[in-house]
Amino acid sequence: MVQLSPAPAAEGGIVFEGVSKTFSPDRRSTTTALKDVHLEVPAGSVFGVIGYSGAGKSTLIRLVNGLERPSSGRVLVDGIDMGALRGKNLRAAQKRTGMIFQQFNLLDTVRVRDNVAMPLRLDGVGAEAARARADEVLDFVGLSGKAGSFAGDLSGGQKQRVGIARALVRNPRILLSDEATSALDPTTTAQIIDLLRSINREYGTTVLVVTHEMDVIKDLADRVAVMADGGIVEEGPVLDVFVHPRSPITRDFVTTVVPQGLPPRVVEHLGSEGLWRMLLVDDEVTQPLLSDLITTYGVSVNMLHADMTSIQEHTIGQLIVKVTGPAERVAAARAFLTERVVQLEEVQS
Ligand SMILES: Nc1ncnc2c1ncn2[C@@H]1O[C@H](COP(=O)(O)OP(=O)(O)OP(=O)(O)O)[C@@H](O)[C@H]1O
Repeated sequence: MVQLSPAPAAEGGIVFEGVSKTFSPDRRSTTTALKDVHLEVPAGSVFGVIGYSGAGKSTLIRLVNGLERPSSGRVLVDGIDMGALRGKNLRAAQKRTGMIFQQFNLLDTVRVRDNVAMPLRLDGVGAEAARARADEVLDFVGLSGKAGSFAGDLSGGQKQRVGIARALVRNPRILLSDEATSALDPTTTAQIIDLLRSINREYGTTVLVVTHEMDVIKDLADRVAVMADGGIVEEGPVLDVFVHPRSPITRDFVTTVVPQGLPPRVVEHLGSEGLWRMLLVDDEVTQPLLSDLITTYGVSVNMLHADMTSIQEHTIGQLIVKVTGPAERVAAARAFLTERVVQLEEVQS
Protein backbone atom coordinates (compact mmCIF):
# COMPACT_ATOMS: atom_id res chain seq x y z
CA MET A 1 0.00 0.00 0.00
CA VAL A 2 2.46 2.60 -1.18
CA GLN A 3 0.49 5.75 -1.86
CA LEU A 4 3.07 8.46 -2.42
CA SER A 5 6.18 8.28 -4.51
CA PRO A 6 9.45 9.34 -2.88
CA ALA A 7 10.79 12.77 -3.90
CA PRO A 8 13.83 12.45 -6.16
CA ALA A 9 16.98 13.51 -4.30
CA ALA A 10 17.38 17.27 -3.89
CA GLU A 11 13.81 18.09 -4.91
CA GLY A 12 11.77 20.33 -2.66
CA GLY A 13 14.44 22.93 -1.77
CA ILE A 14 13.33 26.51 -1.06
CA VAL A 15 15.50 29.63 -1.11
CA PHE A 16 14.46 33.12 -0.01
CA GLU A 17 16.79 35.68 -1.56
CA GLY A 18 16.49 39.13 -0.02
CA VAL A 19 12.69 38.87 0.15
CA SER A 20 10.59 41.84 1.26
CA LYS A 21 6.83 42.09 1.22
CA THR A 22 4.67 45.11 1.86
CA PHE A 23 0.90 45.35 1.88
CA SER A 24 -0.94 48.53 1.00
CA PRO A 25 -4.61 47.72 1.51
CA ASP A 26 -5.41 51.38 0.88
CA ARG A 27 -3.43 54.37 -0.29
CA ARG A 28 -2.95 55.78 3.20
CA SER A 29 -1.27 52.81 4.93
CA THR A 30 1.52 50.36 4.19
CA THR A 31 2.46 47.32 6.30
CA THR A 32 5.86 45.75 5.94
CA ALA A 33 5.32 42.03 6.55
CA LEU A 34 8.80 40.84 5.49
CA LYS A 35 12.12 42.67 5.38
CA ASP A 36 15.07 41.39 3.39
CA VAL A 37 14.65 37.73 4.32
CA HIS A 38 17.48 35.39 3.37
CA LEU A 39 16.76 31.76 4.19
CA GLU A 40 17.49 28.35 2.76
CA VAL A 41 15.21 25.39 3.42
CA PRO A 42 17.12 22.26 2.38
CA ALA A 43 15.33 19.74 0.17
CA GLY A 44 14.00 16.86 2.26
CA SER A 45 14.26 18.70 5.60
CA VAL A 46 11.66 19.45 8.24
CA PHE A 47 12.14 23.17 8.71
CA GLY A 48 10.43 25.18 11.45
CA VAL A 49 9.79 28.92 11.49
CA ILE A 50 8.77 30.32 14.86
CA GLY A 51 7.65 33.82 15.78
CA TYR A 52 5.00 35.74 17.63
CA SER A 53 1.77 36.83 16.00
CA GLY A 54 2.43 39.39 13.27
CA ALA A 55 6.09 38.38 12.76
CA GLY A 56 5.41 37.57 9.10
CA LYS A 57 5.28 33.75 9.23
CA SER A 58 2.10 33.27 7.20
CA THR A 59 3.28 35.74 4.59
CA LEU A 60 6.59 33.87 4.33
CA ILE A 61 4.91 30.52 3.77
CA ARG A 62 2.35 31.92 1.30
CA LEU A 63 5.20 33.12 -0.92
CA VAL A 64 6.34 29.53 -1.37
CA ASN A 65 3.18 28.42 -3.13
CA GLY A 66 2.66 31.69 -4.96
CA LEU A 67 -0.38 32.79 -2.92
CA GLU A 68 1.60 36.01 -2.44
CA ARG A 69 4.35 37.57 -4.53
CA PRO A 70 7.43 39.27 -3.07
CA SER A 71 7.57 43.07 -3.32
CA SER A 72 11.30 42.60 -3.88
CA GLY A 73 13.71 39.66 -3.85
CA ARG A 74 13.04 36.12 -5.05
CA VAL A 75 11.55 32.92 -3.68
CA LEU A 76 13.05 29.96 -5.49
CA VAL A 77 11.40 26.55 -5.32
CA ASP A 78 13.75 24.01 -6.85
CA GLY A 79 15.40 26.95 -8.57
CA ILE A 80 12.12 28.28 -10.03
CA ASP A 81 11.34 31.92 -9.21
CA MET A 82 7.77 31.69 -7.93
CA GLY A 83 7.18 35.45 -8.17
CA ALA A 84 7.92 35.44 -11.90
CA LEU A 85 5.31 32.81 -12.78
CA ARG A 86 1.88 33.55 -14.17
CA GLY A 87 -1.13 31.59 -15.41
CA LYS A 88 -0.64 27.93 -16.17
CA ASN A 89 3.07 27.98 -15.28
CA LEU A 90 2.15 29.24 -11.82
CA ARG A 91 -0.58 26.61 -11.45
CA ALA A 92 1.86 23.87 -12.49
CA ALA A 93 4.44 25.05 -9.94
CA GLN A 94 1.77 25.25 -7.24
CA LYS A 95 1.15 21.53 -7.66
CA ARG A 96 4.61 20.92 -6.22
CA THR A 97 3.35 22.14 -2.84
CA GLY A 98 0.52 21.14 -0.53
CA MET A 99 -0.64 23.26 2.39
CA ILE A 100 -2.37 22.62 5.71
CA PHE A 101 -3.98 25.23 7.95
CA GLN A 102 -4.93 25.83 11.57
CA GLN A 103 -8.65 25.87 10.74
CA PHE A 104 -8.36 22.89 8.33
CA ASN A 105 -10.25 24.74 5.51
CA LEU A 106 -12.44 21.74 4.68
CA LEU A 107 -15.93 21.81 3.25
CA ASP A 108 -17.93 20.53 6.22
CA THR A 109 -20.98 19.45 4.21
CA VAL A 110 -18.89 17.51 1.68
CA ARG A 111 -17.79 13.92 2.29
CA VAL A 112 -14.20 13.33 3.42
CA ARG A 113 -13.28 11.44 0.23
CA ASP A 114 -14.55 14.29 -1.96
CA ASN A 115 -12.77 16.92 0.13
CA VAL A 116 -9.52 15.04 -0.45
CA ALA A 117 -10.23 14.45 -4.15
CA MET A 118 -11.07 18.15 -4.74
CA PRO A 119 -7.59 19.33 -5.92
CA LEU A 120 -7.49 16.49 -8.46
CA ARG A 121 -11.02 17.24 -9.66
CA LEU A 122 -9.97 20.89 -10.14
CA ASP A 123 -7.01 19.61 -12.19
CA GLY A 124 -9.48 17.79 -14.44
CA VAL A 125 -8.89 14.26 -13.14
CA GLY A 126 -12.00 12.07 -13.56
CA ALA A 127 -14.22 11.42 -10.54
CA GLU A 128 -13.39 7.73 -10.22
CA ALA A 129 -9.61 8.12 -10.47
CA ALA A 130 -9.65 11.11 -8.12
CA ARG A 131 -11.66 9.22 -5.53
CA ALA A 132 -9.43 6.15 -5.83
CA ARG A 133 -6.39 8.32 -5.22
CA ALA A 134 -8.17 10.06 -2.31
CA ASP A 135 -8.82 6.65 -0.73
CA GLU A 136 -5.14 5.74 -1.01
CA VAL A 137 -4.06 8.91 0.75
CA LEU A 138 -6.79 8.58 3.39
CA ASP A 139 -5.47 5.11 4.10
CA PHE A 140 -1.98 6.57 4.53
CA VAL A 141 -3.19 9.12 7.11
CA GLY A 142 -5.15 6.41 8.99
CA LEU A 143 -8.65 7.58 8.04
CA SER A 144 -9.88 5.05 5.50
CA GLY A 145 -12.86 4.29 7.75
CA LYS A 146 -14.08 7.88 7.49
CA ALA A 147 -13.97 8.34 3.71
CA GLY A 148 -17.78 8.42 3.45
CA SER A 149 -18.39 10.70 6.47
CA PHE A 150 -19.12 14.39 6.21
CA ALA A 151 -16.03 16.43 7.11
CA GLY A 152 -18.07 18.48 9.57
CA ASP A 153 -18.77 15.36 11.66
CA LEU A 154 -15.10 14.66 12.43
CA SER A 155 -12.98 15.63 15.45
CA GLY A 156 -10.30 18.32 15.11
CA GLY A 157 -7.50 15.76 14.83
CA GLN A 158 -9.40 13.79 12.18
CA LYS A 159 -10.11 16.99 10.25
CA GLN A 160 -6.41 17.82 10.24
CA ARG A 161 -5.65 14.33 8.92
CA VAL A 162 -8.13 14.99 6.12
CA GLY A 163 -6.37 18.33 5.52
CA ILE A 164 -3.06 16.49 5.29
CA ALA A 165 -4.52 13.88 2.92
CA ARG A 166 -5.87 16.67 0.70
CA ALA A 167 -2.46 18.40 0.76
CA LEU A 168 -0.76 15.14 -0.27
CA VAL A 169 -3.21 14.04 -2.92
CA ARG A 170 -1.15 15.55 -5.77
CA ASN A 171 2.05 13.99 -4.41
CA PRO A 172 3.77 17.32 -3.67
CA ARG A 173 7.49 17.77 -3.03
CA ILE A 174 6.82 20.35 -0.33
CA LEU A 175 4.26 20.33 2.48
CA LEU A 176 3.54 23.74 4.01
CA SER A 177 2.00 23.84 7.48
CA ASP A 178 0.57 27.11 8.81
CA GLU A 179 -0.07 26.61 12.55
CA ALA A 180 -1.59 23.21 11.73
CA THR A 181 -1.55 21.98 15.32
CA SER A 182 -2.46 25.23 17.08
CA ALA A 183 -6.15 24.33 17.44
CA LEU A 184 -5.45 20.78 18.68
CA ASP A 185 -4.98 19.30 22.16
CA PRO A 186 -1.50 18.02 23.15
CA THR A 187 -2.19 14.33 22.42
CA THR A 188 -3.68 15.05 18.99
CA THR A 189 -0.83 17.48 18.29
CA ALA A 190 1.67 14.70 19.02
CA GLN A 191 -0.15 12.36 16.59
CA ILE A 192 -0.14 14.99 13.82
CA ILE A 193 3.56 15.67 14.44
CA ASP A 194 4.27 11.93 14.11
CA LEU A 195 2.33 11.86 10.85
CA LEU A 196 4.24 14.85 9.43
CA ARG A 197 7.55 13.28 10.39
CA SER A 198 6.61 9.99 8.78
CA ILE A 199 5.63 11.79 5.54
CA ASN A 200 9.08 13.42 5.57
CA ARG A 201 10.94 10.21 6.42
CA GLU A 202 9.14 7.87 4.07
CA TYR A 203 8.74 10.12 1.04
CA GLY A 204 11.48 12.74 1.44
CA THR A 205 8.86 15.50 1.30
CA THR A 206 10.22 18.84 2.50
CA VAL A 207 8.04 20.02 5.40
CA LEU A 208 8.00 23.76 6.16
CA VAL A 209 6.16 24.48 9.38
CA VAL A 210 5.28 27.87 10.81
CA THR A 211 4.20 27.99 14.42
CA HIS A 212 4.30 30.07 17.58
CA GLU A 213 4.83 26.92 19.71
CA MET A 214 8.40 25.93 20.56
CA ASP A 215 7.11 22.49 21.61
CA VAL A 216 6.18 21.83 17.99
CA ILE A 217 9.66 22.87 16.83
CA LYS A 218 11.26 20.65 19.48
CA ASP A 219 9.36 17.54 18.42
CA LEU A 220 9.21 18.07 14.67
CA ALA A 221 11.87 20.23 13.05
CA ASP A 222 15.48 19.54 12.01
CA ARG A 223 16.27 23.25 11.70
CA VAL A 224 14.53 26.35 12.96
CA ALA A 225 14.45 30.02 11.99
CA VAL A 226 13.23 32.57 14.52
CA MET A 227 11.28 35.50 13.07
CA ALA A 228 10.52 38.91 14.53
CA ASP A 229 9.21 42.05 12.84
CA GLY A 230 9.42 40.54 9.37
CA GLY A 231 13.05 39.45 9.65
CA ILE A 232 14.99 36.30 10.55
CA VAL A 233 16.61 36.78 13.96
CA GLU A 234 18.54 33.51 13.99
CA GLU A 235 18.57 30.15 12.26
CA GLY A 236 20.21 26.80 12.88
CA PRO A 237 19.83 23.14 13.85
CA VAL A 238 17.14 22.81 16.52
CA LEU A 239 19.45 21.41 19.21
CA ASP A 240 21.98 24.26 18.72
CA VAL A 241 19.27 26.88 18.98
CA PHE A 242 17.95 25.29 22.20
CA VAL A 243 21.41 25.11 23.78
CA HIS A 244 22.83 28.42 22.51
CA PRO A 245 19.95 30.82 21.88
CA ARG A 246 21.56 34.10 20.79
CA SER A 247 18.73 36.61 20.82
CA PRO A 248 16.34 37.54 23.66
CA ILE A 249 13.31 36.47 21.63
CA THR A 250 14.82 33.03 20.98
CA ARG A 251 15.56 32.71 24.69
CA ASP A 252 11.94 33.51 25.42
CA PHE A 253 10.81 30.72 23.09
CA VAL A 254 13.35 28.25 24.52
CA THR A 255 12.15 29.12 28.02
CA THR A 256 8.68 27.85 27.15
CA VAL A 257 10.20 24.34 26.81
CA VAL A 258 13.23 24.55 29.15
CA PRO A 259 12.16 26.99 31.89
CA GLN A 260 15.20 29.01 32.88
CA GLY A 261 16.27 30.43 36.16
CA LEU A 262 14.76 30.55 39.59
CA PRO A 263 12.15 32.81 41.09
CA PRO A 264 13.81 36.27 41.44
CA ARG A 265 13.19 36.16 45.19
CA VAL A 266 15.32 33.03 45.51
CA VAL A 267 18.17 34.50 43.43
CA GLU A 268 18.10 37.66 45.53
CA HIS A 269 18.21 35.63 48.71
CA LEU A 270 21.11 33.42 47.55
CA GLY A 271 23.17 36.08 45.75
CA SER A 272 24.38 35.39 42.21
CA GLU A 273 27.97 34.48 43.18
CA GLY A 274 28.55 30.77 42.53
CA LEU A 275 24.96 30.46 41.33
CA TRP A 276 25.29 28.57 38.06
CA ARG A 277 22.93 27.22 35.46
CA MET A 278 24.27 24.33 33.42
CA LEU A 279 22.95 22.70 30.29
CA LEU A 280 23.96 19.12 29.58
CA VAL A 281 23.36 17.21 26.35
CA ASP A 282 22.98 13.43 25.89
CA ASP A 283 25.81 11.54 27.72
CA GLU A 284 26.64 14.60 29.81
CA VAL A 285 23.28 14.14 31.50
CA THR A 286 24.32 10.88 33.19
CA GLN A 287 27.71 12.01 34.56
CA PRO A 288 28.10 11.98 38.38
CA LEU A 289 28.99 15.67 38.13
CA LEU A 290 28.00 16.92 41.54
CA SER A 291 29.65 14.16 43.55
CA ASP A 292 32.86 14.67 41.49
CA LEU A 293 32.66 18.35 42.27
CA ILE A 294 32.33 17.85 46.00
CA THR A 295 34.95 15.12 46.38
CA THR A 296 37.56 16.66 44.02
CA TYR A 297 37.23 20.35 44.89
CA GLY A 298 35.90 20.25 48.45
CA VAL A 299 33.21 22.84 47.75
CA SER A 300 29.64 22.85 49.06
CA VAL A 301 26.96 22.31 46.45
CA ASN A 302 23.34 23.19 46.97
CA MET A 303 21.24 21.81 44.11
CA LEU A 304 18.31 24.12 43.45
CA HIS A 305 16.77 22.85 40.24
CA ALA A 306 17.08 19.93 37.82
CA ASP A 307 15.06 18.91 34.79
CA MET A 308 15.37 17.03 31.52
CA THR A 309 13.75 17.51 28.12
CA SER A 310 13.81 15.34 25.01
CA ILE A 311 14.48 17.01 21.68
CA GLN A 312 13.71 14.19 19.29
CA GLU A 313 16.68 11.79 19.67
CA HIS A 314 18.56 14.13 22.05
CA THR A 315 18.25 14.81 25.76
CA ILE A 316 18.90 18.21 27.30
CA GLY A 317 19.40 18.36 31.07
CA GLN A 318 19.39 21.52 33.14
CA LEU A 319 20.96 21.93 36.59
CA ILE A 320 21.01 25.03 38.74
CA VAL A 321 23.42 24.89 41.69
CA LYS A 322 24.85 27.23 44.30
CA VAL A 323 28.51 26.46 44.91
CA THR A 324 30.24 27.91 47.96
CA GLY A 325 33.72 27.62 49.45
CA PRO A 326 37.10 29.36 49.29
CA ALA A 327 37.33 31.52 46.14
CA GLU A 328 40.11 29.50 44.47
CA ARG A 329 38.22 26.22 44.96
CA VAL A 330 35.03 27.70 43.59
CA ALA A 331 37.00 28.99 40.57
CA ALA A 332 38.56 25.53 40.03
CA ALA A 333 35.11 23.93 40.34
CA ARG A 334 33.78 26.32 37.73
CA ALA A 335 36.62 25.47 35.34
CA PHE A 336 35.93 21.75 35.86
CA LEU A 337 32.23 22.14 35.14
CA THR A 338 32.87 24.30 32.08
CA GLU A 339 34.84 21.38 30.65
CA ARG A 340 32.12 18.86 31.39
CA VAL A 341 28.91 20.56 30.28
CA VAL A 342 27.82 22.15 27.02
CA GLN A 343 27.00 25.46 28.68
CA LEU A 344 27.49 27.11 32.07
CA GLU A 345 26.30 30.58 32.94
CA GLU A 346 25.78 32.67 36.03
CA VAL A 347 22.17 33.02 37.11
CA GLN A 348 21.39 36.72 37.32
CA SER A 349 18.66 38.24 39.40
N1 LIG B 1 -3.24 40.63 2.98
C1 LIG B 1 -2.75 41.51 3.87
N2 LIG B 1 -3.07 42.81 3.82
C2 LIG B 1 -2.56 43.69 4.70
N3 LIG B 1 -1.72 43.37 5.68
C3 LIG B 1 -1.36 42.08 5.80
C4 LIG B 1 -1.85 41.08 4.90
N4 LIG B 1 -1.31 39.88 5.25
C5 LIG B 1 -0.53 40.14 6.33
N5 LIG B 1 -0.54 41.44 6.65
C6 LIG B 1 0.21 42.09 7.73
O1 LIG B 1 1.56 41.64 7.66
C7 LIG B 1 2.08 41.41 8.97
C8 LIG B 1 2.55 39.97 9.08
O2 LIG B 1 1.39 39.15 9.03
P1 LIG B 1 1.49 37.55 9.03
O3 LIG B 1 0.09 37.02 9.01
O4 LIG B 1 2.42 37.12 7.96
O5 LIG B 1 2.16 37.26 10.45
P2 LIG B 1 2.16 35.93 11.32
O6 LIG B 1 3.50 35.85 11.95
O7 LIG B 1 1.74 34.79 10.48
O8 LIG B 1 1.07 36.25 12.40
P3 LIG B 1 -0.23 35.39 12.80
O9 LIG B 1 0.30 34.16 13.46
O10 LIG B 1 -0.96 36.28 13.75
O11 LIG B 1 -0.97 35.13 11.53
C9 LIG B 1 0.98 41.79 9.96
O12 LIG B 1 1.18 43.11 10.37
C10 LIG B 1 -0.28 41.66 9.12
O13 LIG B 1 -1.29 42.52 9.59
